[in-house]
Parts: sequence; C-alpha cells; structure tokens
Amino acid sequence: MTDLPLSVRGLNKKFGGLTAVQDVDLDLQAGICTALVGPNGAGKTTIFNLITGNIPPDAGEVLVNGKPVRGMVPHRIARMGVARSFQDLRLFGRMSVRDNVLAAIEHSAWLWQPGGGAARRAREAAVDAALDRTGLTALADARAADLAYAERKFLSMARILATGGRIWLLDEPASGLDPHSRARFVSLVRSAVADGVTICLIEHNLDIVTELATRIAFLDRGAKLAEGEPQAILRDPELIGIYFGERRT
Ligand SMILES: Nc1ncnc2c1ncn2[C@@H]1O[C@H](COP(=O)(O)OP(=O)(O)OP(=O)(O)O)[C@@H](O)[C@H]1O
Repeated sequence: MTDLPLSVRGLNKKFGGLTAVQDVDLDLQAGICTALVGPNGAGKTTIFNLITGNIPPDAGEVLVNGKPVRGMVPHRIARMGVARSFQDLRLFGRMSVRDNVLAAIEHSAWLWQPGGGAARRAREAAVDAALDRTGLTALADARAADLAYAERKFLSMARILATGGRIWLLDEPASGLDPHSRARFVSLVRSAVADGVTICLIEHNLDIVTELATRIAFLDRGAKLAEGEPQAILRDPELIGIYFGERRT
C-alpha cells in the first residue's frame, strides 16, 4: 500500500501483437507535476487510458490514494479525484461553454449530487470559478464548436478544474497553442500545483516540460527507460537521441 495520490505497478498492455505498455511502474508524488516524455507511440496515452479505466490492463495495478481501481468503470475512478483531458478534447460542440463544464461535473465529479438547491448552487459556483480561471467567462454562452482553437483547449482545462479532482492527467494540453496562450496555460498549471494538485503531463514541447515538471518519466516502446529530475533526463544523450528519433537497435 502507498499514500501516494497515484501509483502504477507492473502495468502491461498489448494490442494484438503490439506491446503498447510493458512492465511500467510509476508514482505520482503529491502536489508536483510529473511529465511523461517519449517519442510517438511510446505508450503515454495508453498509460492514461489504463489509469482512468478506459481500457483494461493485461496485467498490473493502478492505485489511487492507495486504493486499487482494477475493474472500476471510468466515472467511478473520476469520482475518486482523477480528472483527465484528451488529445482530441472530446467537447460537446453544440452545447454552450457553460454546459460543457457542467456536463463534466455531472458525469464525473464528487461535487455531483442528484438534486437540491445547495448542490445545484455548488455546481454553478464550481462552473463559474472554472470559467473565471480559464478566462472563458465572457464566452460562457457561446457554442463550444464556435470557439477558437486555444479557447477549446482552455475549455477542456475548465472541465477538469470544475470537477474538483486533485489528480490531473493532461494529454498534450498545450499542443498547438500560440505563445500567449501557452504562457496562460503554464500559469494555470503552476497555480494548480501551488494549490496542491497532483499533475501528470504528456507533453512533446520540452520547454513546457522544463517549465512545469519536477520529475520526468521517460518512455520508449511501452517501457519506462528512466525517471528523474528534468535536468538529468533531458541532458542524457541516449534518451535525447531516442526522443529525436535515433532509434536503438
Ligand atoms: N486502441 C488501440 N488499438 C491498437 N493499437 C493501439 C491502440 N491504442 C494505441 N495503440 C498503439 O499503441 C502504441 C502506443 O500508443 P500511445 O497512443 O499510447 O502512444 P503515445 O506515446 O501516447 O504516442 P503519441 O505521443 O504519438 O500520442 C502505438 O503503437 C499505438 O499505435
């Protein structure tokens, strides 16, 4: 057993003959940002999918606050405080910005309760706070499909914020952002970390990784090759060679 917010032990996943995740151990330490770094196809998103119950592992265990989650459906794991974003965002395009955030709460959060004025006010307050922190208040009534690219990315962050989850799994949340939006994103994540949120970040931009991550787990072809402080990992010539495509034999 462990007191860590999130721990992964001996995780394995094959898709047909392809080993996507191989014997991965990973500990997310409380209140820091841990980055998963590795080339395309290294298994990073699959690890998120295994943690959140979106796909079942072939072997291994995921512990949330020390509790095994094997066999639980995704919304149950989300209610334990695990909030995630997807590369493809998965917004409801025809719904308003506000309703997108509300839907995230109602599907996954511990704030959700079936009824009652107090519960409804708590949900509305959580939505308002999330829109405020992501700079989307003025767009609350816009359709998600009508948002600009960066605004959609921030909407995805607002959905996470509103759940009140204390463990965030962020899958390339800053990809494609312009420099101004990227700086806003970095400051949003920093303030969450300062609030004690535990974050696991999949990110290809190593500048953002350096800015946000206290630890890096480096993956390649499903296996964790190294874990440590960013300075150590990002200065390792072998890992950097793998990252930029100089394949090992
Ligand atoms: N549902 C699936 N069915 C079959 N193969 C899959 C499935 N999901 C992922 N894979 C394969 O598993 C491997 C790991 O994929 P994954 O998306 O986890 O990598 P990644 O490190 O997140 O890559 P990227 O940085 O490109 O997003 C890849 O070879 C991918 O094609």
